[in-house]
Amino acid sequence: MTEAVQNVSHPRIEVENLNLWYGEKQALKDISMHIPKNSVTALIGPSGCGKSTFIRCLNRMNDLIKNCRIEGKVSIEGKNIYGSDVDVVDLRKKVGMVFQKPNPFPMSIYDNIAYGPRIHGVNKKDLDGVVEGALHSAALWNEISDRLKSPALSLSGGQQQRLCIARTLAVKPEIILFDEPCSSLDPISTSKIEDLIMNLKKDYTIVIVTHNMQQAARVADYTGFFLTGELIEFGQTRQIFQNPREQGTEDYITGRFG
Ligand SMILES: Nc1ncnc2c1ncn2[C@@H]1O[C@H](COP(=O)(O)OP(=O)(O)OP(=O)(O)O)[C@@H](O)[C@H]1O
Repeated sequence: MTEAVQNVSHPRIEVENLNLWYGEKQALKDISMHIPKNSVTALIGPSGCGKSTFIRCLNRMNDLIKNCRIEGKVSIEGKNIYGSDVDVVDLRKKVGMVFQKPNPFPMSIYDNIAYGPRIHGVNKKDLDGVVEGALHSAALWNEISDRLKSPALSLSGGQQQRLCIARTLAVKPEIILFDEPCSSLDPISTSKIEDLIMNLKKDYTIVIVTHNMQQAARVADYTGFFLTGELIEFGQTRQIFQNPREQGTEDYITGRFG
């Protein structure tokens, strides 16, 4: 699997020979991938192939799982995030994550966004601007600017997911990981999130796990295809969908399995 490394000239994230075990079970097998900056990279593959496990390696979310063992290297801007001197709180500030189900905190819209910046010491007088900026970037400001003190849980599912994106943006990450961000949303909300993701890539490096191949084809510049813990193929999205090199990729994208 060398083309994942060769295809990318300005990687933001470099994954080298990554292996991961849950207890005795190996869930990721010798993955190497260079993820380019200011682009969207989609990870696709059948259920259980290791997409979520892989994306969680990029901000050390798997550290929280008992019996999980990782070997190999993940570097961001040349620094191994598994090094003993890495502050995981700083890492997760730099590498934000948006989950499958919108998970706003049970507090106001404003406080959801202000939560992270407050923890990271943003001045009270600057908070209004940070909250407004994040809501603009997440394409939510126009819909909710008149009810910032309302409970976040009163928003629709699609609005809640954009709120979670705004919450992630408010702490000024460099990389955003999306783990199936649209799987609980209707087509209109999905389309808004996809537009947003494509718009955000000018400022951020984005990695998205998706079950939806049309979504990968629509939003991603690069796509990686996983199967049973292996990265079978990685390349420009157009090449993966129109001219896959591996039979396994072709079988999957033409719906022969998965
Ligand atoms: N916390 C865990 N403990 C033990 N095994 C796990 C854990 N999380 C995932 N696995 C196993 O690791 C493998 C990869 O799972 P993972 O969730 O990464 O796949 P996925 O491709 O994201 O699947 P899906 O598309 O269904 O979400 C699966 O066999 C799964 O059962």
